[in-house]
Amino acid sequence: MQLGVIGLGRMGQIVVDRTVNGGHDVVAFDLDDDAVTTAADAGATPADSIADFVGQLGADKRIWLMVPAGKAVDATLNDLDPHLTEDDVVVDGGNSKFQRSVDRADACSAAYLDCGTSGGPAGAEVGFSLMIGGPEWAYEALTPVFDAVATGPDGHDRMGPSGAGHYVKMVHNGVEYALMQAYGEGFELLANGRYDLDMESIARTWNNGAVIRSWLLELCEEAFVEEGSDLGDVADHVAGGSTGTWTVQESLEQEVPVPLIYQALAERFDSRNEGRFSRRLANRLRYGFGRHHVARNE
Ligand SMILES: NC(=O)C1=CN([C@@H]2O[C@H](COP(=O)(O)OP(=O)(O)OC[C@H]3O[C@@H](n4cnc5c(N)ncnc54)[C@H](O)[C@@H]3O)[C@@H](O)[C@H]2O)C=CC1
Ligand SMILES: O=C(CO)[C@H](O)[C@H](O)COP(=O)(O)O
Repeated sequence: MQLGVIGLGRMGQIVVDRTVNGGHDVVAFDLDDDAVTTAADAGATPADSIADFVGQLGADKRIWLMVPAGKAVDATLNDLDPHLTEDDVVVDGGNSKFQRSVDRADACSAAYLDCGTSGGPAGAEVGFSLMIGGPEWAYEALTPVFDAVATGPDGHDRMGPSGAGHYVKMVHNGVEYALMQAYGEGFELLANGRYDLDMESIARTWNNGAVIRSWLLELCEEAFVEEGSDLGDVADHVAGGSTGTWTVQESLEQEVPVPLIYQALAERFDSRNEGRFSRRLANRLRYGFGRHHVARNE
């Protein structure tokens, strides 16, 4: 079948590669000409504008968006919409907020699939895990492409109606934050505890048969191999956070406690703060009630 892909960055190029390798025809567009050239080198037909892109797609257009979540999705849909009919299908494979996907599905002239994509650029060779929401017929129409982009037929499924795909991916990311935090805390205690331990050796040993083995733990091992057991000059600063924030917001709305995910998110925010006001105030308050020594900045 034929697929149009818009957004040819870290993830979009993998969608292109795997779809081409699956024996399908791909038309590729990105605002960045170099990204289009890379896709063309991988076997896609390049497009130099949205008009050129839609012109190269046949009837019953199948389009995969892999642009950054937010404004880029709306801008692309705005440009595409005049060219779309109800027989066409648009997939948003990015990390869009699920409520926005429901709104976009309502507004879009084509059938709209919200597709949570997991696996990241490092998972390109095995394929992604795809969590899809939207009309059943559209999911079935795209199944040959999902088979190619995912690890295979078991690597994708329709989660439910519009929004359900990005909802499941949002929660997936919350779990990702908590798992990262759990590994981080365990290694921190091991690194600063009572024995002189080798983090790389522990990660390798755990990855071979331990209950807590996982891909994230393999990535811990890789990090210790590449950075050293003390993580060298890797900074104490964690970026990102939007999908984890949405997960916590949703848990509050649904009154479902997610303390581990919340704590992981809070630690991430904390990593961006130097000299936390709350800690400075606690330091000063101990003087207030107990005349304890106030530690002061040099
Ligand atoms: N990198 C990752 O590990 C994962 C990323 N995602 C999601 O996938 C989406 C894409 O992520 P990446 O590939 O990492 O981003 P990226 O920044 O590597 O690539 C984005 C591409 O979109 C292009 N672009 C931006 N606006 C455009 C527009 N209006 N029209 C056409 N092209 C446009 C950019 O030129 C760039 O080539 C995001 O929503 C991200 O959250 C999902 C799972 C994993
Ligand atoms: O979806 C992903 C992995 O599953 C992306 O890598 C995402 O960017 C991770 O979230 P954050 O940037 O908040 O760490």
